Amino acid sequence: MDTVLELRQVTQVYVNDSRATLAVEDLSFAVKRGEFISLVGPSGCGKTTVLSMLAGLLKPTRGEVIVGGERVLSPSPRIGYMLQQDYLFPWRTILDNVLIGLELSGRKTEQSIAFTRSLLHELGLGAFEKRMPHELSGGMRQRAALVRTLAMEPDVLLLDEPFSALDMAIKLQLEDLVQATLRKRGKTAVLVTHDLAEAAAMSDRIIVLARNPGRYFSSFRIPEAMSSALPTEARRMSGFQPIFDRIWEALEISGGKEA
Ligand SMILES: Nc1ncnc2c1ncn2[C@@H]1O[C@H](COP(=O)(O)OP(=O)(O)OP(=O)(O)O)[C@@H](O)[C@H]1O
Repeated sequence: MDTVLELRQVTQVYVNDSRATLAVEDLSFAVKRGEFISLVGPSGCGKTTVLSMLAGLLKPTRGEVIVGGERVLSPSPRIGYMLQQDYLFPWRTILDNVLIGLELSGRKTEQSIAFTRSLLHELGLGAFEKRMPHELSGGMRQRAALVRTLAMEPDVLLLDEPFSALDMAIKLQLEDLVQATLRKRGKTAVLVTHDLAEAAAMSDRIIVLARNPGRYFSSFRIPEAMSSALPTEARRMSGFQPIFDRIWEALEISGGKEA
């Protein structure tokens, strides 16, 4: 597997009103094509900052962010971003919402519309394309947000707490659906989550960050039997709890039990 995404000695300093905050210091890691990684760590360790740099929304103060062999200097269609909130436009139908990225980037063609509609079907929203967002449940809206992201055919998906606003049952279903959809397409994914069990169930590898300033602390590879299973299946495996305990312990040492 080749490396598709890399942070090279990245430092991020925020400066507001002459006050500087060292958010991330000298952070390096690489992610291989098709790999699913999670970033976990105590609040304020820089997880969202790292995603913003990967998305090209924030330029590192020092160091480089590389995606697909190129330096990330601005947002790019090869990098998709899915957030806790779905940001669907209330005045647009679901189909018009999921086509918006293609529309804005001038890539809306018969072919891309057909592809997007096939994604809606695959994610169980085929019958809802003419509905308005308020007619859908929270889980369905998040599925629509995933379709909107995948419609752009990104190589890398950045997932910032995409399930945290959902009920437990919907969250578990969506974890399975998202992971299976990304795996099937060989997508590379970086998930930020406060839910350690979610990280352990969904990922191939987990990177633990420490805070003050945000920096690399440790990483864990999830055994293949677990990472290749659906997250709900992985959660039931006998090896799951020991892995969870090891990551939990790392978090305690890294500066806060709060993930
Ligand atoms: N725009 C900003 N201006 C100044 N400081 C910021 C800004 N955004 C984040 N920070 C600071 O940078 C550090 C990292 O923040 P960040 O939001 O990336 O952490 P996080 O791990 O995602 O936190 P959480 O888990 O609470 O969402 C924190 O100290 C935070 O206060």
